[in-house]
Amino acid sequence: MNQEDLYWFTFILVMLLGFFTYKLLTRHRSYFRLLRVPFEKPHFLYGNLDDVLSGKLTTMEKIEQFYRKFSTHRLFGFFNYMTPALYVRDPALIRQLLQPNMAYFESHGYFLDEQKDPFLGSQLHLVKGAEKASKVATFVTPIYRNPNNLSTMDGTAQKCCTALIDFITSRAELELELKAIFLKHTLNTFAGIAFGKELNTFQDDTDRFCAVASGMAYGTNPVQVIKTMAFYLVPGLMQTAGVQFTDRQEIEYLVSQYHKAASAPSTHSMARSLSEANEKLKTFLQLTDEQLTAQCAMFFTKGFEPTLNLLSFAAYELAQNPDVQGKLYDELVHHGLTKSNSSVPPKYESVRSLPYLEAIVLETLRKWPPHPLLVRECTKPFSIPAAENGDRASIPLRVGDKLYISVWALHRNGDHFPQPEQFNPERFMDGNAPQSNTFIPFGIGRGCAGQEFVKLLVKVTLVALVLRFKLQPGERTAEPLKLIESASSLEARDVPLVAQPCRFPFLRIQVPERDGVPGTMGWLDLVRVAPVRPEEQNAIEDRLNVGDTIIATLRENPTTYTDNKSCN
Ligand code: HEM
Repeated sequence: MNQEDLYWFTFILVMLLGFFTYKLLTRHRSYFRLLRVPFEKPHFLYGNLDDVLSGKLTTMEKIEQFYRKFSTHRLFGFFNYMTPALYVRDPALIRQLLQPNMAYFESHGYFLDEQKDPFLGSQLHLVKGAEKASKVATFVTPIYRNPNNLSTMDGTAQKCCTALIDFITSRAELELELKAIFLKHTLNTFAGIAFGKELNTFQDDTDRFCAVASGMAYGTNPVQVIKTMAFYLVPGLMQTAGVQFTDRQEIEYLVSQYHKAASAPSTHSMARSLSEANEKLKTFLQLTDEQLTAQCAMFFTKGFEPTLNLLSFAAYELAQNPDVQGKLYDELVHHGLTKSNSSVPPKYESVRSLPYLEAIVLETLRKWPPHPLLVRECTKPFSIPAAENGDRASIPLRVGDKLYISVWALHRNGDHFPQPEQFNPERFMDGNAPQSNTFIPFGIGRGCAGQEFVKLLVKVTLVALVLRFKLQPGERTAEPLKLIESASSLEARDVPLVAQPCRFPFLRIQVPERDGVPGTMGWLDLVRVAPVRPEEQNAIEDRLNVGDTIIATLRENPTTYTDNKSCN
């Protein structure tokens, strides 16, 4: 071959390679056109992610923009690079697809399954096959949601809250990284609730359980990271070689923890409840000890991150909204929770039905849904009828096709939630309920198995905090909150806050009428006066005189204001 031939050969080879690469990249380009779903023409490299790659928007915000752009359609198409994603935007269609037709979409489309990991793969959210999934769900979900089981976990929640309060008290007045603190608190509580394990990671985090549980929650163990890559790249080879995702020794360790908890007569735990319920089943329906252990480990693999994030978001909003914090305190006063010894955190029973507290948790879940995206994989061929998809023709879905629902976009839609940026628990008060299927923080269909436990932990923790501290933004607190971008979870980058210790965190005060200026009601937090309307703050502070009466709603006896920076 002479030089000229070599030149042409190389030229043709490069052209062919370029052509086939282009064809490969754009092979899904007609996907939505063929389905007759509205979409925006994608760039052949980055699809519809232009604003995301240029840093203008996060992926969630970009999808939210598409939810608005296609506001007259029930579905739309989005190109994540060149991978097509079919988004369902109409709440009625979401319900239609995920409730009556759930059997066609029973997979959450997770990467892990029983073949890659028989241990984790037997967990409720990962188990494949409608029959198997329904068997596990029928067994596990009622146990997880049973109010009696929740009450028996009170002792654990109280102990863990005491450890949390003690830790914060020892560091009070400093700006604290609350997310990191909540991480330890969630680990302590879930270890106790799931495995009956008494941990206080504020004092000692060297217990083997901490490393195993954190590895499960975050998958950051380097061996797991390598295995994940290998499973993506060469799944067949990994299966032939019999490689499992979770380390065998870790499984055996967790099973031993399960046995301990299940046979401990005096400690209540999920392990014990599962074991007792399993013994009552007919033999052929019973789960193995390894499968039962996996259901307990679910607290870490499925529930840890969203719970930690929900706690962090709630604390952030309380700090940013002193009026909300004050109202919560008033509710605790009203229900007599401030009378008891505040060094003992409340029992779940006493806080579970407080309407304003419930509204705060729901509003946090609305504004910051820890699971911002629902994914459902089609497991049997299904056709979305024309009448339901609102377009001209039905949309045929094949096995493996995925449906996406942006919980974030639904919760931030001004038509469903006016002024969606505002943190306003009143949306959920006095019988105000969101339009159906527009508020889905725990999913739709079977929904989240752990939602009652999450509420237990979050409510008890928030009350324990507000009874002892005034949460305030610190110098490093970001406004607006900085988020970590991830497809599957919504996470604050950090949540630095000041937990101001206060014997009287919120005193309702009454400034008397003076010189023709009408009296005002407000809250005094010992550091500054936070009245009902922020613009009145200085006015009230200036007008407080020694001897003015503070109507201390948490104490029966009125307290006297002695100077303008402290009270007795
Ligand atoms: C704030 C905390 C939590 C949030 C926001 C949350 C949210 C969700 C959502 C949105 C789903 C549905 C996913 C889908 O349909 O694709 C789900 C499912 C599930 N969650 Fe949670 N979750 C939380 C905590 C927990 C905890 C603590 C557990 C502990 C066991 C848990 C266990 C599960 C399970 C097992 C499923 C699958 C249910 C099924 O397929 O039947 N979650 N969760």
